[in-house]
Amino acid sequence: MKKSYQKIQAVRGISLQVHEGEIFALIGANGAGKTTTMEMIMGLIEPDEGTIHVCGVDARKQPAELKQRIGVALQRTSLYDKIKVKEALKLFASYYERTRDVNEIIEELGLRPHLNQMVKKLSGGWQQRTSLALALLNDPQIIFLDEPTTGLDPQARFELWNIIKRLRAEGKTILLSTHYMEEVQRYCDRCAIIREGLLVACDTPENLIKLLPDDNGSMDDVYVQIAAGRGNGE
Ligand SMILES: Nc1ncnc2c1ncn2[C@@H]1O[C@H](COP(=O)(O)OP(=O)(O)OP(=O)(O)O)[C@@H](O)[C@H]1O
Repeated sequence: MKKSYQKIQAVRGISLQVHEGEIFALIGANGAGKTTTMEMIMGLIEPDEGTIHVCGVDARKQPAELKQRIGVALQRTSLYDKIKVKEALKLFASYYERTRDVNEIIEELGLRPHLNQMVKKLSGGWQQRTSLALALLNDPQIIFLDEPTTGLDPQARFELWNIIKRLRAEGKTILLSTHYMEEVQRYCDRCAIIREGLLVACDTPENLIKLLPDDNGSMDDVYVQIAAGRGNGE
């Protein structure tokens, strides 16, 4: 797929396949094209070229059908600034034809003690859990998370990853973007490295690390060598 904004070629050519039931990460520098790629897959923006199929649905031709099947937790926004957790759940549930039992989601994410709190006043970790709860309302097959752990403390990150792993164990597919390479290495099944709008590598963290000349490499080294384009005299 391809997408340009006026003169900026945000996505110059990315072709990828995400498997059912995996945690798949999009990584790359700021401005590499991760969000644009996710937004095209989610049917939020129209690609200039290319075809996108999500869970058997053509994202370009059936955006309404797609919306019913995917869950989206975007970066913390001011969208629900003046709303309580329980109100946000009710509002978002009204967007869907069919929803899961909301109480079940509340229990799963431990949100019960926070239902009467304003979303804005919650800590970052609880705001992210609220976003995730909203993303789960329509019982989606695939869940999109844009930098889910950015700005969270280590405990909140750990807990959020436990929830994400649990979703995978339930058979959900997770597509996320992140700048935290240790999280990719520890938790993600595969990742796509995007550089300047192009897909430069796509594999398991383990296989990407094996490409490094150094035996004790990590995903941080992969990032520096491949995503940031350093280490090759560039
Ligand atoms: N709505 C828009 N209008 C104009 N240019 C845009 C728009 N959205 C993104 N861009 C540009 O497209 C390029 C890719 O942006 P994108 O947000 O997809 O990158 P990213 O990899 O998600 O970055 P980050 O890690 O900072 O979130 C950037 O040069 C950005 O400035």
